[in-house]
Amino acid sequence: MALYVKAAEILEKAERKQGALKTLVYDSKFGNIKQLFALVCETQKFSSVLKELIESTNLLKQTKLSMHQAKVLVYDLLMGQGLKCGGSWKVRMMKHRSRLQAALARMKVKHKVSRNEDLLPVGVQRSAGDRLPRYVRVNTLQNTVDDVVDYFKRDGLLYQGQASRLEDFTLREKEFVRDMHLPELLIFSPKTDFHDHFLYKAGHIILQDKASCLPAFLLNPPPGSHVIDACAAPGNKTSHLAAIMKNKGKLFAFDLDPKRLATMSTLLLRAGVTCQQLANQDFLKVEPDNAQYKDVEYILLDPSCSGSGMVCLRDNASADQEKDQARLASLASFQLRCLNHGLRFPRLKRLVYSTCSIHSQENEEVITACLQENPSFRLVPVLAEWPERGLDPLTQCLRASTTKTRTHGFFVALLEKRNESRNMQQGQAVQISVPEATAQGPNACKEETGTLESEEEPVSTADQDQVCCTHTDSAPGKRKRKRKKKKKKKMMSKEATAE
Ligand SMILES: C[S@@+](CC[C@H](N)C(=O)[O-])C[C@H]1O[C@@H](n2cnc3c(N)ncnc32)[C@H](O)[C@@H]1O
Repeated sequence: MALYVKAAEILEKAERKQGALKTLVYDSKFGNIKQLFALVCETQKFSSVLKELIESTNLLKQTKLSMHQAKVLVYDLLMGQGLKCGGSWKVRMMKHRSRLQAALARMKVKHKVSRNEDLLPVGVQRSAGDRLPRYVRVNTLQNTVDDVVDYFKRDGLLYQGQASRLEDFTLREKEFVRDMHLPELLIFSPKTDFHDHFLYKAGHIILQDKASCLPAFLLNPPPGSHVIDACAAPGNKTSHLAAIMKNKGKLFAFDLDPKRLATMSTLLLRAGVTCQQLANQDFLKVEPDNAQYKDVEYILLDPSCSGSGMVCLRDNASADQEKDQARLASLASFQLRCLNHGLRFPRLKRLVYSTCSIHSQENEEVITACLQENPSFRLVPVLAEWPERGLDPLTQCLRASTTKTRTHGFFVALLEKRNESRNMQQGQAVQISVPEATAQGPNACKEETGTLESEEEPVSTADQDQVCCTHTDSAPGKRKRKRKKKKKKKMMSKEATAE
């Protein structure tokens, strides 16, 4: 029964967006993590089908179970390997087994399908998550990539060299490759599971989706620097930052949730991280002017989000669209507050922002609003060869997805403080172009500023966008436009004379 109690608890927490399924499972400290994870993921995947079955048989009223408890039990009873519990729950469920089986059969007839899988909403069928490669980040604080590759080879796995294109990620069982973007990342076939592997238990490898490795990789703080990980638990990105910093410097990591922070502390210990300073603290209340943070130049901000990019959670969209929109708006407002707060640290050079959400409200819209409020920061164009970009015009940002990058859905933006000389040049150029651009939309703005700026240094589209919205009526801009008009008039009259 413990398995079902835990699974139901986790599904409820995931629905309340208290964490990603995987994290919640690992935080649960349940004895058989693998069994729990499989049950939770499959139940989640069939969530809408199970709900329909439970409602059509009036199961909750008759068994006094909660919806989540009923879902995990019905899943195992009808679609899994049979109930793995005894006691009162088994008795209650067995009483309703034939009615549930009949309801499932009726459902299949109605949809004209024969397999359970075919009842799933389009897009969830044979979950994309099941087909995603397994990513393994080598923890360079404990080992080298070459030694880990050798270890796996001795274990009987087949090394195929470095991948050069996405198709190389299609691997047969036992095959593995090295990633073409992230040098410490190894890629295995979807069925591989290293949770019980010695290298994982010893902290030499971290099981981390490729997209989730991007933020620390792009922030790239040098050894010796002072860095903040603002919303850090359970700490995968923190340990990645520490590895990049070679454990040299200071890594301040904050999280609001004491339980997640405790798990993080254990994981960091296992990963050999020593440069961290953990605090169970609201990042929004961390004082940027505090002397402790006077040398902070890098911030990684990976705040709570809807988790809509996590393949496991995809079929979790509620029927109440209004409620979903309100939740997204509230998350976006929190994310923007965190971003604005991060940019207040006096010596900040770079901040990387990421979410595992596919919603533009939590991604491009948050970044756009932030740049409007913080004109001294700009977006840095990153990884030119990355196949999926932020939505137009924020193409400097990266997106990730099951189809284009073979990862969970993800978003990353890198912000950088403009330096004073750049500021001047960009400020001048930008002001000329703004009014026309505002009238014609962001693309017009892009073209106009692009021409002007190309003489100096390429300007990011976000810079242009931000300027469109913030400096529409600047006086110098008006003066320059007048001068331009005058010049044009003069030229026209010259041409007229020549004719
Ligand atoms: C997406 S998770 C972070 C995952 C983490 N960066 C990693 O890679 O392992 C978001 C985290 O933000 C924490 N959080 C939410 N609000 C916060 C706040 N105001 N200050 C600090 N942490 C917060 C949550 O407890 C949660 O652990």
